[in-house]
Amino acid sequence: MSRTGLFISFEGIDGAGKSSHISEVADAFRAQGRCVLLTREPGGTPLAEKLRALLLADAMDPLTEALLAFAGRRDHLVQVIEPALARGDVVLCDRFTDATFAYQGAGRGFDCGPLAVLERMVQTGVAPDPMRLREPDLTVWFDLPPEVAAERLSHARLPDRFESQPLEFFRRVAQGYADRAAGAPQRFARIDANQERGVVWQQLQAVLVARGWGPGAAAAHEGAA
Ligand SMILES: Nc1ncnc2c1ncn2[C@@H]1O[C@H](COP(=O)(O)OP(=O)(O)O)[C@@H](O)[C@H]1O
Ligand SMILES: Cc1cn([C@H]2C[C@H](O)[C@@H](COP(=O)(O)OP(=O)(O)O)O2)c(=O)[nH]c1=O
Repeated sequence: MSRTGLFISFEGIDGAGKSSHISEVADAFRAQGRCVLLTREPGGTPLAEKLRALLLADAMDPLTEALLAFAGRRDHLVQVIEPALARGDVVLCDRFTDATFAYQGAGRGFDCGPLAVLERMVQTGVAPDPMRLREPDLTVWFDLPPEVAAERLSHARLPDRFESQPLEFFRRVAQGYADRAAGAPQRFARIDANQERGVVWQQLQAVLVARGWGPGAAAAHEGAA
């Protein structure tokens, strides 16, 4: 019997704790017998990883940032995400299009109108129904005050081009995520990331259970792909 693929993205400002928790979500699905694809944006294919390296290191204007992000996303969707969903896999993606609206839109101040046009161009024509906008079934949003994220990152790693932005940039990015969440309340699940790891994980588990993807949900995944 075939299974329905699931597409879950993880979002939040840098340092919010996404990377620390994605592997736990992967383990939870594997424990249900699901095949899990862990991937990320920018990146996820050889071509998109090259674009990621440019995006994180080279100075460029906000439109160029957005075009590189969407170019990589198209390749990622066509080469990796759609084939995995067609197989019935669970795709766990560290960031997706909400990051472009939050970082290039709210953070850099680029107009959201053209971003919405690019979103539609890039994310249609890939799913079995060519008119369908391919977007995550669920977006887990790690909501953390920018001051707390900055404090966490100060102990964590060397900052890239985005992570070295001032606090005010991350305040705008956080507001961008809040606006995206308000615009798609059924797709978004907000996690209070300003909690210790165990509590963050409990919240994540509760989100999966609420969607019918908690422990013991394997049978519920059976269905048409
Ligand atoms: N709940 C938490 N409490 C305290 N520190 C955390 C928590 N979650 C993650 N961290 C730490 O914060 C830093 C950033 O976490 P990370 O998962 O890399 O964030 P992101 O992937 O969202 O940028 C890492 O050093 C990580 O160990
Ligand atoms: C997907 C995406 C990411 N970004 C930025 C956000 C992050 O600062 C950066 C890389 O994301 P991320 O993979 O979360 O970096 P790290 O593993 O170092 O935490 O790219 C954009 O500006 N636009 C986008 O469309």
